[in-house]
Amino acid sequence: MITGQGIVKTFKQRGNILGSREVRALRGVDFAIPKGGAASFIGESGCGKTTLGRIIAGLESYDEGELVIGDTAMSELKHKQRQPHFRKIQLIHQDPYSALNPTRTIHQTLHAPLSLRAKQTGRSKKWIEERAAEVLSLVGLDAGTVLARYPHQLSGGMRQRVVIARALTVDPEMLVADEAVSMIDVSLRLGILALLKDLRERLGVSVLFITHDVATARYIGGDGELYVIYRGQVVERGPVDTVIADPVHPYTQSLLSAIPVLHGLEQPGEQPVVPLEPLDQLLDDTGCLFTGRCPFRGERCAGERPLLQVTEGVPQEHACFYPERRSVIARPLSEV
Ligand SMILES: Nc1ncnc2c1ncn2[C@@H]1O[C@H](COP(=O)(O)OP(=O)(O)OP(=O)(O)O)[C@@H](O)[C@H]1O
Repeated sequence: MITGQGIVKTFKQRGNILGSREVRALRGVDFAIPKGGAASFIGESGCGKTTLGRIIAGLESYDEGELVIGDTAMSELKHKQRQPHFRKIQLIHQDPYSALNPTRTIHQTLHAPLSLRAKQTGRSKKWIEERAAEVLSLVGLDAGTVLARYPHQLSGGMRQRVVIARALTVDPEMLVADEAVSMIDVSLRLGILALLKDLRERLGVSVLFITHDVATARYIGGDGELYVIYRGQVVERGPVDTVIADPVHPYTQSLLSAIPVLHGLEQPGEQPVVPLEPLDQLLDDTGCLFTGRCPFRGERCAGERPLLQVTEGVPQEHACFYPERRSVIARPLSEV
């Protein structure tokens, strides 16, 4: 089990002559990903989901809160002591080409982590070769065909499979897939998603799926939880199908109905459809973070920040003073 409690992260961005500015990437995020389970973080670009994934994988620090891996709170450990814990969590990011060293063959790419592991566990050279073939077979690649090749000699889909195979060399407990198919040819995407699903089932590895596409989140982690993130805050959280079938937060409804407009929602009165403008983290920080874009805002929204909570009659957690089920008509992919 990996849990986060109240994770806060602020970046200082170099600004203009007026000085630097602070970007609140995460504003106190809680999450729990069970062993062998799945969770998906969704939200539009800039909402903080990649930052959260990098924190979970140990690649980014956080300012406040606690990250607990298994039974161990990371704040109690020194930097070096955290490494074995973070090794259990492997990040698969969107660009497999930049993740692989172009001057190394696939054999060399897999050999490096495997020989380290062999050294630590007193295993033989033969084991390294066998294990390399084994991890490649787990991701659907034939060792005889790919080991001698360089990354540029493989398709995008094959490269992403090699990245996943390399992650498997350390026997991870969790894979963090950050938009893992977005840079891969459309025809090869389903194969990678099916592979991640298969690894969950065969190896019991848990998968954290970071995406802006709810359909892929549902495909891999349909039995897990969906976290909808808006400007660094989780605004809705619950079982994937519950949130998709009956979203109660207007932001989730807009995400599901089709980015970038609230499409398919019945608008009250003459209120115009609200386009989702690019996120600006410097927008007014008082009250509900979605107020400025919300067609359903009420009296309390501008002055008070709703926290994630459960209210009567709503099965999922939400951060809205006026949660209401609204039927969302998702646009077919062909129209997006
Ligand atoms: N290293 C950094 N330095 C400064 N600001 C950063 C850094 N990393 C992220 N940010 C800012 O933090 C906010 C959250 O970014 P993050 O990449 O986590 O969002 P995201 O939802 O994953 O977006 P995307 O889907 O585009 O990757 C953004 O405003 C981003 O500009």
